[in-house]
Amino acid sequence: MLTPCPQNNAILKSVIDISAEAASDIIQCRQDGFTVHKKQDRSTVTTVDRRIEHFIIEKLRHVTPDIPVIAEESVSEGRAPLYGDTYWLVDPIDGTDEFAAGGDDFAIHIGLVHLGQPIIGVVTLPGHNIQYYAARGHGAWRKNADGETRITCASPAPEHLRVVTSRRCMNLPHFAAWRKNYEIDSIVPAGSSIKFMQVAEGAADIYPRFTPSMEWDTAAPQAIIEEAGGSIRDLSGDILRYGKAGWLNSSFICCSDHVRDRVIWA
Ligand SMILES: Nc1ncnc2c1ncn2[C@@H]1O[C@H](COP(=O)(O)O)[C@@H](OP(=O)(O)O)[C@H]1O
Ligand SMILES: [Mg+2]
Repeated sequence: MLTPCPQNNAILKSVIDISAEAASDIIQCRQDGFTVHKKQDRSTVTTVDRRIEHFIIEKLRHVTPDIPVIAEESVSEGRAPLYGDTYWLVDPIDGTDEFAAGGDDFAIHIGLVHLGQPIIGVVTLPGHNIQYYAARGHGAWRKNADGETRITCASPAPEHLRVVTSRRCMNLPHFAAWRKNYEIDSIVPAGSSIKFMQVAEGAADIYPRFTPSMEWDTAAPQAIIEEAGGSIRDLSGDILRYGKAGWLNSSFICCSDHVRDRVIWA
C-alpha cells in the first residue's frame, strides 16, 4: 500500500483545474457542433474527443513534464509514449456514444498510475456539472454547485443490493446468470463512469461489468472508489492492476467494501 503524499495532493489540484477547463470546452464544442467518425475497431470518436485529449496532454506535460501520458485516442492512432512505473491514463470522453447522441452521461477521466495502481483520479461529468476526485490517502471528494463534499460508499450496506451496470451488459446471459445469486433491490443502467461514482458516493452498492473496458475507462474511477471505501476487482477477487497487454481490462466487479463478503468470486 502506498502512503499519502503531499505532492500528490498538489498535483491533484492542478488536474482538477485542467479537467474543469476541458469540461467547459466540451460544453462549448457541443453548442458549436462537431463531427462523428468511426475508428478502425468500429467504435465512435468525435472531433471533440481528439481536441480535448490534445488539450489535456499539453496541460499535463506542463504540470508533470517527466510523466508520460497514455491517452485513448493517441493509442488508437498508434501513438503511445514509452512509459515506466508512473504514467497518466487519459480518456478525454468516456461514453463517446452517449455524447455523440446528445446525452449528458459522459465523463473526462484523468488518472495517475504508479507501480500498477491508480493513485490520483479525477472524473468530471461536464453534462452534470460535477467533479469527483481523489489522491491516495486524501479521501474521495465530489464538487458541484453546492460546494465540495467528502464521499464514501454506503455504510451500513442495505440488505438487498442496489446494482448499477452498463446498458450493454443488462441483456447479456452472463449478467442474467450472475444476478440470480444475489438478493437485489434494484438494477439501474447508467452510462460511462457514472456507475463507479454511484458506488463511491453510496447511491449504489455494486457494479458488475462483463463487457470489455480499457484501462483509461477505470484508472481514474478506481483511485476514487478506493478512497471512498470500495474496490474494483477481477472475477477472482484480485484488485484490477494497470499496464496490461493492449491496455485491456478483464471483466470486473466494482463494489463497496461493505458488500465484498457477499460477492461470489470465481
Ligand atoms: N468492445 C469493446 N472493447 C473495449 N472497450 C469497450 C468495448 N465496448 C465498450 N468499451 C468501453 O466501454 C466504454 C463505455 O462504457 P459504458 O458502456 O459503460 O458506457 C467505452 O468508452 P469510450 O466511450 O471512452 O470509448 C469503451 O472504452
Ligand atoms: Mg473515450
